[in-house]
Amino acid sequence: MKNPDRTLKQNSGQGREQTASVTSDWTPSSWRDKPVLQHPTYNDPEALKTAEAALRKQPPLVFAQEIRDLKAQLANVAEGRAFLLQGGDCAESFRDFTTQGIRDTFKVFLQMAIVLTYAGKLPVVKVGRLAGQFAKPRSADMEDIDGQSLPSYRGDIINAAEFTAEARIPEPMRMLDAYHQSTATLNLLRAFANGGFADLHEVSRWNLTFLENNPLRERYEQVAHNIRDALAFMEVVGINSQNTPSLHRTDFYTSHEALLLHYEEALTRQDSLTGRMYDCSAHMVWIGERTRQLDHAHVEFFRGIENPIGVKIGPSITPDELLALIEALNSANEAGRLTLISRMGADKVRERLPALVEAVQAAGYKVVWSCDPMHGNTEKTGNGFKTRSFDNILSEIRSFFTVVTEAGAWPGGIHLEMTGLHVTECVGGAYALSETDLQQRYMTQCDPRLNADQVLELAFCVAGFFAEDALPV
Ligand SMILES: O=C[C@H](O)[C@H](O)COP(=O)(O)O
Ligand SMILES: C=C(OP(=O)(O)O)C(=O)O
Repeated sequence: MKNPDRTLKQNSGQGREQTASVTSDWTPSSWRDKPVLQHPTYNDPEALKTAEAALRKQPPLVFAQEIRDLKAQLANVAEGRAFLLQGGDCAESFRDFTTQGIRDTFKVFLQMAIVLTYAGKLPVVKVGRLAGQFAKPRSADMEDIDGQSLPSYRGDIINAAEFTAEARIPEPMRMLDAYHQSTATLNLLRAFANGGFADLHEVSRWNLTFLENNPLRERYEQVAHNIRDALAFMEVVGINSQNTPSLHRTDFYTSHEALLLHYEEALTRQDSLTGRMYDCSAHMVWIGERTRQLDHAHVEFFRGIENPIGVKIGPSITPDELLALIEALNSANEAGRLTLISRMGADKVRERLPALVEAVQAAGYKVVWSCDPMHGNTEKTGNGFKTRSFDNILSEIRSFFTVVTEAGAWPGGIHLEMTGLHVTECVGGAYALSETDLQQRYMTQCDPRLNADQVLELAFCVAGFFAEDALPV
């Protein structure tokens, strides 16, 4: 694992050409002719058209060249030369939108990236589930509480979480609110990434105040100390933040599940430089486990955009289905275009994943393999909370590393629901958060997130997996 090139089996690409896919029969709205799942039914079609028209007039949130830059970085991940760290809120919220929330999640990202870069000796590509992560697929269309049945909450871009009939009505103008909140979030993220906050000399200041009692604080400080030492040496030989921009700033990209296709279509724009179509709602977008049917609307929309894209794959997918999906979404076999995000569950990953990785390797497809250890490990506690256990999360990542490596591929990333805020939503971790602790600060809009302590601990554990002998055989 220390030298990824050494562990990768030859994956020739079977002579496939590295050109962008040809999508002559595709338009940003061709998804409308296909069956669509997990979409709201809006009561007022005129209000929907008005909201879509207003959205089409808004400036793009991101630019095509930034999207191409991320794709190039993900190509490095696909080829085993970098690691993808993707994470953030389960669902962003209109109500809990704060500077502190964005800042602390950004800080914890920087901390994790430092720990992983230091251990893995390879660049970490940072992609937030932020500035657009507002739509949620749900297991059930209706939610029942105390004998009352109402439509499920589907994310703030669609309806509201309060359990009232009015709140649960899908409201198209929410797309504009989500857009504006995304612009404000992105503006702050860009300022943090470029304005000096992410300068490597600040490595100790990224610590969050409540981490002060964390036993991992000392380990983090040790890494920070070593980095400061290296920087001091570099300063002596003339390398500093003034003459080396990469010490002073960082690349930070955004992503979300592109579930609500009305929103995504309205923000899809033609790049004036290349003439190609980009979904400018985020740098990267992904298709969820529940909406990846080959002949359905989401696959149709995704096949025509040029962004790097992800697809969640759960335990039910077969190798043949996966290969067909890859062919539909990345027929040109462009490295960096497609990230397969495995979310099997800790108890299934060793059984289900090997055949999938082997099939992809045998076919010569260039993909990023990433692990979402959250969505296959959700459980309900006796006291009614949706939670995930730190042990199961870690166990799924460990098994993922083993399985992917054994198949001769690169376990290239992790995808987490996490926050820099001090929440109590997942059980376990160094503080052994228990089921009864969950009620203290259970704040998520939908699914349980790792808090900053748990995320930092996870980063140290994953860093341990980079050491070859830490991998179980
Ligand atoms: O975050 C993902 C899904 O939206 C979520 O896991 C679905 O949760 P549900 O099973 O409560 O609908
Ligand atoms: C819904 C999600 O995941 P999945 O599609 O894997 O269930 C998610 O990541 O928010």
